[in-house]
Amino acid sequence: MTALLKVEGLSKSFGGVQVITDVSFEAEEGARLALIGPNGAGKTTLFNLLTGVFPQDEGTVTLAGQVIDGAPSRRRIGMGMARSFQNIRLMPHLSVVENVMLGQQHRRSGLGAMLSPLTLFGRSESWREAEALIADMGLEAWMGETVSTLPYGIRKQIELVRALAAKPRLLLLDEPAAGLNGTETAQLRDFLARISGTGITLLVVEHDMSLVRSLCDRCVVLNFGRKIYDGSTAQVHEDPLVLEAYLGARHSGETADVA
Ligand SMILES: Nc1ncnc2c1ncn2[C@@H]1O[C@H](COP(=O)(O)OP(=O)(O)OP(=O)(O)O)[C@@H](O)[C@H]1O
Repeated sequence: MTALLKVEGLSKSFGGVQVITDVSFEAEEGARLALIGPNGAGKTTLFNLLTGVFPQDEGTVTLAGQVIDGAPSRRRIGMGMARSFQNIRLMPHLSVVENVMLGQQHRRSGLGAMLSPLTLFGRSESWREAEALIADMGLEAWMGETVSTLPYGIRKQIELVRALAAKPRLLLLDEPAAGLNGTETAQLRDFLARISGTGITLLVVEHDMSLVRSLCDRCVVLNFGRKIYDGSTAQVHEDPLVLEAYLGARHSGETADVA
């Protein structure tokens, strides 16, 4: 197995405050890797560095053998990296198909023409491609609906389908279960497993440890911007440094519901 994502010695400070310090890890092609840690540990900042929202101070990120340092976010999407956000960022007044078509943006020119459902020769290629993807992911029942009318859990899945429309090799998920109830989280878990089954590598920031355990066999743990654990998700709750990070040094003999 080769590493699809290689993170080497990443560091970042904001106004003199060190937020990420010398973080390195790899994700193999097809992996389901979780990134966890207490509040403020630096998980979102690390995602922002990986996706080019802002530049790192030090270190290198390599995607599929290509160093992507300095590449703007939009170019990283073209290089195979897609991201979903904690808060749903769909266009509520557009249909499911139109939202998924927006995910093709970086591969197509002319947003207006792209969103037009018809050409002289029938349905546009963008439209047909979006419909096929929605059907492949088992969401055809919602195809023509306006996003604002859909249940929250379904909107979350549609957002992921929109990310898939970019044809990523690596999908970064920022707290995908946030705001979902137990049933919706179980459905999301199956949906993510389905995405993983297509060969896409998943990097997941998530506080819901039952979701992390059932989806990801490996996890990286951050605390105060440093990597303190990189290994089996099944054993993470036994690691003394992880226990200390979640419970404090005095309690490191106990077990914690990590994350
Ligand atoms: N743009 C910024 N400017 C200054 N400080 C920032 C900025 N972004 C993040 N930070 C700080 O970096 C630290 C890490 O924040 P970050 O949001 O990455 O943590 P997190 O692990 O994602 O937390 P949570 O689990 O609560 O979402 C925090 O102390 C935060 O205040």
